[in-house]
Amino acid sequence: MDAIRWEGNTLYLLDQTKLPVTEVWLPYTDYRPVADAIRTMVVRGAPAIGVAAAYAYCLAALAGEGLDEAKETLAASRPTAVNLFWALERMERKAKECGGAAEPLIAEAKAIHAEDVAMCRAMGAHGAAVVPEHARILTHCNAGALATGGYGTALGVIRAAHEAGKVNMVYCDETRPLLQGARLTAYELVSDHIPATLIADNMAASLMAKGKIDLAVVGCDRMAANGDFANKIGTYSVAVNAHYHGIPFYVALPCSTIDLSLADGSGIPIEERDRDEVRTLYGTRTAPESVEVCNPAFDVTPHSLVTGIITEKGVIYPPFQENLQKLFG
Ligand SMILES: CSC[C@@H](O)[C@@H](O)C(=O)COP(=O)(O)O
Repeated sequence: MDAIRWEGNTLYLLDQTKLPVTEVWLPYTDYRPVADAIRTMVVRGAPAIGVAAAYAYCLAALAGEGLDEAKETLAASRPTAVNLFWALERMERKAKECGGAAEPLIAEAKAIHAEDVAMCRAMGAHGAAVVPEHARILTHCNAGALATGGYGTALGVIRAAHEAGKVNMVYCDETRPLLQGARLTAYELVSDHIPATLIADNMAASLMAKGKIDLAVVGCDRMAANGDFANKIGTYSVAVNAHYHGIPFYVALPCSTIDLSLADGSGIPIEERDRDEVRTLYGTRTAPESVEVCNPAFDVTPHSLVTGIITEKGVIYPPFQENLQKLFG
């Protein structure tokens, strides 16, 4: 399964706002609508928006447009996932090296895309080793093939563990307000014939208390140098609940999601989204129009709640600050 394709100098994005009801691929030949697609979550998930932005940068080069302006427009689309900025900076370095020629830039974007899939596969192999036999695994949001170049981070670990015959059941939180768990994770799991049970977010603690969850694994949008990390709103609740019930809690991410410039999670910018995402469900109003709404798209989980960090280079255990530094040599 994939969500991003580059064919004949055109970027195609699988419209994730329409899944799982319809599979629509949208074509892009201009970088500006790609910035909108990232903002409106046609494409979403930290590594996937990095890959999409890299290809969008190529569209600007192909059209002979200003690359600085393209970078700025794309970077302003979403603030939390560091992969977006990481990918754009890598493209800018390449542009300086090749004088902004389109072909080497396209090759660079393709490399970012291919490396992301390879990193997910490596993460999957490392992560599967920490999954016990007959595991019942909880995940939150969508950190799957749709959220990456392909295969997935947290869902990559689950896929690899399933391939190793270790997965008894995957519980996926529906993930309000935009239901990435229900719409996307459940869709990926069902498509891959991985045993899946969808739950509303507020059911997770109760399942843990009943002894029905052996391990939780989630994705990440940005990790600070001490291991604190931002991920989809509700991740922090999963971590607190897992800690209370003595359940191992893992976060899976490529090194491109680690931001060593931030000492801890307090510096991670948290995106505040449209209030109607909470006041409505699929366009139907579910709350008074005038009610105040708080809609942060991400929360920060402190590293003290994390059992291990699964990366493409291996699984890291505490002390995270020290071991993350070692990862970067
Ligand atoms: C491999 S994706 C990791 C994260 O980006 C994912 O868990 C997440 O929080 C996605 O949020 P979204 O708002 O859907 O882009």
